[in-house]
Amino acid sequence: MGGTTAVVLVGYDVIHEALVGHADEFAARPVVALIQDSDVSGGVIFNTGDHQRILRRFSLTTLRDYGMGKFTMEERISEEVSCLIKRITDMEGSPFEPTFVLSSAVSNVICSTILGKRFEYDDAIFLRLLKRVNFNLQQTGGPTAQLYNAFPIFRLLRQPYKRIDDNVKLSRKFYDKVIDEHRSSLVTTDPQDYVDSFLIQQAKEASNPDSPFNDLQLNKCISNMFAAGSETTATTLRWALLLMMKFTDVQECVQREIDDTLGRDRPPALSDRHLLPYTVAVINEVQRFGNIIPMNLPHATSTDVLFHGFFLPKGTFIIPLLSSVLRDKTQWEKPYEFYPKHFLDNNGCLRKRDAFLPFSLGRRACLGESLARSELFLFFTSLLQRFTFKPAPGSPLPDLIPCSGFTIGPK
Ligand code: HEM
Repeated sequence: MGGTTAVVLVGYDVIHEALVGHADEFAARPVVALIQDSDVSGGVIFNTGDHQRILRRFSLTTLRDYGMGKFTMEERISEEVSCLIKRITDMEGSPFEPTFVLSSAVSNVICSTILGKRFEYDDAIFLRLLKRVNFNLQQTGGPTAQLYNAFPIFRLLRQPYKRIDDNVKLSRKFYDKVIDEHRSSLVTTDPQDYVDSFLIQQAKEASNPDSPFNDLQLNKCISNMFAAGSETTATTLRWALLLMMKFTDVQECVQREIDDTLGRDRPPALSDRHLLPYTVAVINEVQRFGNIIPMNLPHATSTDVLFHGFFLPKGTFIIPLLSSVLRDKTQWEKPYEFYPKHFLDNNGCLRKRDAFLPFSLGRRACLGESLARSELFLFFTSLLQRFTFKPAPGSPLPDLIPCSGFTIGPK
């Protein structure tokens, strides 16, 4: 990696101090940086400096304009929850593989905000997009990609990586078509979604050669939001269903709490969160235990830094291991077990835990945290209000060993 040093940050205290900018003392271990050599840089996620700041601010403000953190987003999620419930009801209790049903439902929430439309769950184009994201997230974090990143000589064996690149290109083509369609139907006084708002900003900055508001960045922003906004939340929901099948007593307690407070017919609302402390504790514990982004996203020092007595030159890769925080022995009573009581006090009230950082923290923390938390609550609670999840008859209970990948989900 061209002389670049990478530092792995481990443990709640160290990562907290590094990401919020306070240094004290820490243990760092130099490693080889594992960086995917793919055409994804740019947008909000794989970007740095002024352009990143501008695009992040724009994306956050625009998502809020279209309802993130507001009632309109809640309505949007609830509509999608109804579609998902109908879909599962129609299966009449027969076994099904939940990966792409859940991805489609979750993804529709971000698609309606970004692209102004939702897709049917069996729409072939939509499913192909989701499958590409899913494949790439698994492969880029898998053992072969890590070997490739650590030893770039393996670049000569193109085959395993070709499909990743092809997927990126095919998705990019689709987003280009979406951008063209938006451009031709745009009414500048009445933007309908994120893409419209981006195009309006692009027109305003047309005379600025340094503006990040161009078609390429828009394409990458759409791709970032689509991937970050679909796979993460859907994978967490898959963990939730698997854990409910495994820990039937927990599933029963959640259902009892919902029955006692909302009953079977009233759809859950975000304002019900305080009425359902056990259910919220279970969702938090699913996120902690599921640990879906164990290596976070790579960061880098933007200047020379003296951190806990270690000199980290500008440009040093920093890999803050969220895994080490979510399973820190000094922070959690049972770090390796699924134990919803981590989030409850002795009176059964919800307990805030500082080391609960599935969305990371600091200036580059997850941009969609409030959306993701709303989705997790509304999807999970609504599903358990209506259904009980069990292994398919005659099948062994799936185990809890995760598959490898950039985001890790149940096998
Ligand atoms: C359970 C669901 C989710 C989890 C666990 C999650 C977690 C994360 C994590 C760990 C990061 C990296 C933070 C860092 O670099 O320190 C991140 C970044 C990001 N997330 Fe999420 N995320 C979730 C859902 C979403 C959703 C629904 C969106 C939709 C808008 C989203 C958009 C983003 C974006 C755009 C970034 C990059 C932010 C930046 O680099 O400035 N995420 N997320």
